[in-house]
Amino acid sequence: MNARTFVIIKPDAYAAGQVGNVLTRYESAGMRILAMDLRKIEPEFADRHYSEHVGRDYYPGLRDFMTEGPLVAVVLEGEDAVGRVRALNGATDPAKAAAGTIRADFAESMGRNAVHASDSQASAEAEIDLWFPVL
Ligand SMILES: Nc1ncnc2c1ncn2[C@@H]1O[C@@H]2COP(=O)(O)O[C@H]2[C@H]1O
Repeated sequence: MNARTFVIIKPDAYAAGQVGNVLTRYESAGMRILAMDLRKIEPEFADRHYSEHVGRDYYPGLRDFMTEGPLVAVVLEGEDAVGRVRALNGATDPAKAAAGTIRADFAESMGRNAVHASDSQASAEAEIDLWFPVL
């Protein structure tokens, strides 16, 4: 069944010039881009997106990272989009990500891990509402 998910191509992948390569992974897997925007976000917006992580010991570093430069916010649509995009991304920690996944190929650490994707259909819809209120 077709579904939507939300992805961020994070500031490390943008700075490394890997936006096109990351998008190609999704498109080659049958995902269609429904919306896309290059943005630089404020710390307060990072807090809203990562509300479940605010207060964790790693969060100040995560907030600094997500606000250090431009990122690309993307809404994708396709068959089982949430699950398929998470599989394409690979494990959160690139050291544990399977060969051929986006994080194995483009991420350097758990903190600077190239991409974010929604972890459930409910979080996808909430994240799409936050980042693209008009969709
Ligand atoms: N232990 C950790 N140390 C550093 N960053 C973390 C840790 N756990 C989670 N994160 C980051 O928090 C992010 C939350 O969702 P993401 O999929 O964007 O990717 C995660 C990681 O980048």
